[in-house]
Amino acid sequence: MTAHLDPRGDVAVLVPAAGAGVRLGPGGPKALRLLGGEPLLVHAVRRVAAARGVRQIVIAAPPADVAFVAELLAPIAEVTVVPGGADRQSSVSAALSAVPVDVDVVLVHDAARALAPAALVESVAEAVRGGAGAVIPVLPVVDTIKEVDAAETVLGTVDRSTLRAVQTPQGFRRDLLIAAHAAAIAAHTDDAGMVEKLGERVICVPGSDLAMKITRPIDLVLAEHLLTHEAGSST
Ligand SMILES: Nc1ccn([C@@H]2O[C@H](COP(=O)(O)OP(=O)(O)OP(=O)(O)O)[C@@H](O)[C@H]2O)c(=O)n1
Ligand SMILES: C[C@](O)(CO)[C@H](O)COP(=O)(O)O
Repeated sequence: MTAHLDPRGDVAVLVPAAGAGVRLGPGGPKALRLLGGEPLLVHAVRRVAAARGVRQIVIAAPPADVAFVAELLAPIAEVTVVPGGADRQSSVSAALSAVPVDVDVVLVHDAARALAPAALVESVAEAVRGGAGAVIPVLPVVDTIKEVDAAETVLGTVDRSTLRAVQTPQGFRRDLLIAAHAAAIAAHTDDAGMVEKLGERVICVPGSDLAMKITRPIDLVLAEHLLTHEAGSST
């Protein structure tokens, strides 16, 4: 059944989904690879659409698959589909252009984090509404982290107590995200990184194990397992 978005909601969610999935291996664009019989993108959009306050969802799709993605998602939720770019940053920029001026809160959420729960979307949006200009969900780093040189010789051990692993959805005041993308010169691996360059504050909220990024083949195996047990988990 098609989910109805909230016409009075204040949130637009941009879903960059145009990546090739090189690290996952052959099999087509990653967002269209199957998890539990459905494309990753379908899982991601279904969860985003279930979150309170979401008025608009914009997908940055592989350019050759724009019509296919629109058809694929029509039964899931009302979405806008735009062609993505050569890297994540340009895909997010393309999706951002489709957001109307009266939307206050913009979230950016990887299709590759297909199982991120609606509750996480809501908590990030709520933190932006609460006055934070930029909000990222994070988890503690659980491995010991070493710095190495070009020859893979260890230079030292990093203090992990001040490190966080960063997830999506990342949330922003719309004007701040537009300014950050307009000012970005270098390539950034996430949107908060561009906001940091502006000297603006970025705050952290608790992330979710379910928001893991499906990057390598093992992640798909783990995600299949999480999907099976999802009903019993809310983290
Ligand atoms: N040109 C690109 C590259 C990435 N993405 C999206 O950004 C998210 C995070 O990127 P990542 O997990 O690195 O996906 P890929 O780029 O597909 O992976 P890889 O680097 O292994 O090719 C994904 O949802 C991906 O579809 C995008 O919209 N446009
Ligand atoms: C945005 C992101 O998911 C936050 O962890 C991550 O930076 C994307 O990185 P990738 O190298 O494009 O997978």
